[in-house]
Amino acid sequence: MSVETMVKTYLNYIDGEWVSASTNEVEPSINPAKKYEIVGYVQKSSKKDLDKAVAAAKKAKQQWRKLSGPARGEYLFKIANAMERRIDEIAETMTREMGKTFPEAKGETARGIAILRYYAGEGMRKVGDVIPSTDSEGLMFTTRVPLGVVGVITPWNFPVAIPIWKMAPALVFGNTVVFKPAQETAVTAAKVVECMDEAGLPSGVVNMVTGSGSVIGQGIVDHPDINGITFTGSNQVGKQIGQGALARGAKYQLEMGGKNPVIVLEDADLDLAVDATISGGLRSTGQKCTATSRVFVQSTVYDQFKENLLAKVKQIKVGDSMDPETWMGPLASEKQLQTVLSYIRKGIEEGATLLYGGRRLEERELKNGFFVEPTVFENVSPKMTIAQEEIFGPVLALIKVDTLEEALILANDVQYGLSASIFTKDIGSMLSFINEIEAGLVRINAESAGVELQAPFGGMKQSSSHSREQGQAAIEFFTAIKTVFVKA
Ligand SMILES: NC(=O)C1=CN([C@@H]2O[C@H](COP(=O)(O)OP(=O)(O)OC[C@H]3O[C@@H](n4cnc5c(N)ncnc54)[C@H](O)[C@@H]3O)[C@@H](O)[C@H]2O)C=CC1
Ligand SMILES: O=C(O)CCC(=O)C(=O)O
Repeated sequence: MSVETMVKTYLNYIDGEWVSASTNEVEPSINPAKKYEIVGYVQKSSKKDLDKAVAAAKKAKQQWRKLSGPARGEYLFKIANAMERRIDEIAETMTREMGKTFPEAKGETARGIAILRYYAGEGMRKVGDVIPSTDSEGLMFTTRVPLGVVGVITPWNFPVAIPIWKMAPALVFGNTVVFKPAQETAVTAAKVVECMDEAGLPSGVVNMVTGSGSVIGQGIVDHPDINGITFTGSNQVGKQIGQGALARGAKYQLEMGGKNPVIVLEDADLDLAVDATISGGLRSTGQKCTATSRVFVQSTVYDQFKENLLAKVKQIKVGDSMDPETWMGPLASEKQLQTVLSYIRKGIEEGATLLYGGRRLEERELKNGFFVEPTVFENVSPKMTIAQEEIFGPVLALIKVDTLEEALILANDVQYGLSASIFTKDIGSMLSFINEIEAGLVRINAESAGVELQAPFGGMKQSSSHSREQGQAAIEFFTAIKTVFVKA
């Protein structure tokens, strides 16, 4: 595996050129497992750089939209091939930049490649319907047109998959892109954009500008030449983006937080439920919007479930994510570490029982990173902060329930509605869960995380702007429908 010895500076990508920010300022992107290790320097751009990127995207959109869907799809195939050639390098960069384990990072990069190929194929599929007109001599049909320039604002937790599941459909449906990745993972983002450059994407079709959310992100929201904004991240920022976009009439799509429940009934396969709770709750150090956070267990099997869960959680090996022995890496940043530790403190202060974990890990080399123990609470009451707010860390709250009805009421008693799982063998319980649970992703005998790229993805309530990403659902955001009536 390659080891980079020189710290490289990564540039903005505007109109097909790699360029420095007009500020001449860069900032280091660091390894959260070893905070003294700089993965790369990234540009700290200004509004001026954003304006250039938007102008390039605006210019490029005329030619790009004129290409056929299959021709645009061909570019996506080429980008996928370029990424496949560099899969180890991109995955290693992701691991070093945000701390998910190397196998997870490689899996995510492979998923990015598969998403590109899926949307490349979408370039050949139908974009409209023929609808019978009341005029027997008329032809009525729908077709779709691109929005124009799309602003893509992404978080650090899936630094390859999320940008690609936004950019690939944007491109294949004829839009051009201004991409603002999270600054924490801007080196990984730059490598994805390098693949686009290698694939020969025409100048200006994708532009990347790195910098702060308040300058570049907000700049995208306010820019009159950006026609659509797609965002994944926190609820607070998502709401601001939605309001800003609405105010100037731009289309927007928001994917935000989750507080995802798992329900374990007394007839469940407990081994399966335990493994899925651990995988769903603690992989990627709990930093997924689909991560399991609350675990409702029927009282008759509660003690057994708890014992089995704790036995396995205690075996989790925490460490540097490039170490093949490591199961759980660091949190992605010092800020994320402080947030998670403050939620753990709040859980204790509000009276939950800390069953396991809860500490920052600082032994030997771990002190140089942002490591926490996998953490399990019990006696968590529904109104406690750790039962209501998204933690985005490796923290599970166990809650004892007597019946499925009670579990459903409590599971729904949060502002979010992204993903939810149940473990049971009873078809009636499964159907009640499918009908009653307030979640966009409903999972039976499967962990709460585990999104498939060909299916719609998104949440109910405060988890999203009620739109769906991925699969064929993506066309709804990235295009506008024209209803056409023709009479000769
Ligand atoms: N739903 C999800 O997948 C994610 C949820 N989160 C949640 O958000 C919390 C905070 O994480 P952050 O990285 O600070 O998320 P964030 O929402 O601040 O950042 C997400 C993206 O939005 C940009 N941004 C920030 N302020 C902006 C603004 N005013 N206008 C436009 N864009 C802006 C950021 O630069 C980044 O690219 C986490 O603890 C977690 O709870 C974070 C990342 C992903
Ligand atoms: O679980 C997944 O694969 C996707 C999760 C996600 O979209 C997120 O955490 O932002």
